[in-house]
Amino acid sequence: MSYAAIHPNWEKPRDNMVDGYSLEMTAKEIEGLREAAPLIRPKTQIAVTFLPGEEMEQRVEAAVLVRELGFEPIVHLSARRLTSLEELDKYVSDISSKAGVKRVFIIAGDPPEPEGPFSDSLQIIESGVLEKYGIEIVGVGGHPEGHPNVSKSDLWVWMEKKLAAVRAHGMVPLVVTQFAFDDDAIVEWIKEMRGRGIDVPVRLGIPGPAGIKRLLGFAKRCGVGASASVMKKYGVSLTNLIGSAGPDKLVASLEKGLTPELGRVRLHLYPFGALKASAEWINDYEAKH
Ligand SMILES: NC(=O)C1=CN([C@@H]2O[C@H](COP(=O)(O)OP(=O)(O)OC[C@H]3O[C@@H](n4cnc5c(N)ncnc54)[C@H](O)[C@@H]3O)[C@@H](O)[C@H]2O)C=CC1
Ligand SMILES: Nc1nc(=O)c2c([nH]1)NC[C@@H]1CN(c3ccc(C(=O)N[C@@H](CCC(=O)O)C(=O)O)cc3)CN21
Repeated sequence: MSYAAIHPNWEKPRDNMVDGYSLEMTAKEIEGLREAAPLIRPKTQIAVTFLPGEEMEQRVEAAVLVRELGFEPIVHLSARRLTSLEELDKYVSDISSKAGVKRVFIIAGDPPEPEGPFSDSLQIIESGVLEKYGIEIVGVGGHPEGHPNVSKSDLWVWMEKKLAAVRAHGMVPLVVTQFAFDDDAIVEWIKEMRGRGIDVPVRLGIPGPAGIKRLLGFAKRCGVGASASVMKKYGVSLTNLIGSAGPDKLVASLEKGLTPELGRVRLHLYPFGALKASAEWINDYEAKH
């Protein structure tokens, strides 16, 4: 398989942990992206979320801006938040024609009851809409810490089904993981994935630098583990929530743990609304390595 289809840098082993990184923005972060853009490497892949409170037009505009600024859009599709097949079709048509989108990331989404006909990511892959508008690369979610509603063994079965469906529809799959603070959980999960013979490239989700209260708030909201012991490894003491924290220790540990036999693994930063801080963190890291 061609890694270059996923990212030009991915044909070769990574130079350092931020080689070929990706970022994400909410559909409302138009100004934030403009401000951060000079700090972001050209052609960087930037994901556009599919969150409640965003309008479809805003999401399309965000993807157009990503393209106009010289980056590569990855558009999120949240199965449970899509209200109809027509809405899916129009959205993929719009992002393809207006922003030249070739990459999407499919996620079920948090609503306990679907808002339309789709309750899981597989149904989006199998809808036929993605290839109809020329989508080439499809990311699916990975869960290094498991998922509150799905058993670990079922999650692997779902992953295999989604990757097979992406291929069956003529597109190239990769896995993008939920953010996590726990280096050991991440490395163990990649080992298990490779042990199961799943060799697709992985983008590991890690938090960008952010205020500690904000990080803990997102962890709670997204069901991500942030126990005192895990946060201590990350570099945060739960007895002092003032200030901010970056992923320095986590990334240093991952660099050691993610040995070449674990295959292609790169980072995806979740900036949690602070794109500029994430871009600066990347540039600092790069300067030091
Ligand atoms: N970047 C993001 O926004 C991320 C979000 N998540 C969350 O992970 C969850 C699973 O997503 P996928 O791996 O795409 O699942 P999936 O589409 O592969 O579905 C796997 C199974 O989980 C069930 N399921 C999925 N979401 C559910 C929910 N909210 N409540 C009850 N059952 C649910 C599905 O019905 C299916 O049986 C979603 O709730 C999603 O929002 C996870 C990672 C990153
Ligand atoms: N289970 C789960 N659900 C999610 O919604 C979710 C995850 N996991 N994993 C990480 C991503 C990242 N997510 C987010 C959500 C909101 C902002 C955010 O910046 N919100 C603004 C206001 C809203 C906006 O700009 O659209 C904020 O200031 O909080 C960023 C990332 C949601 N995500």
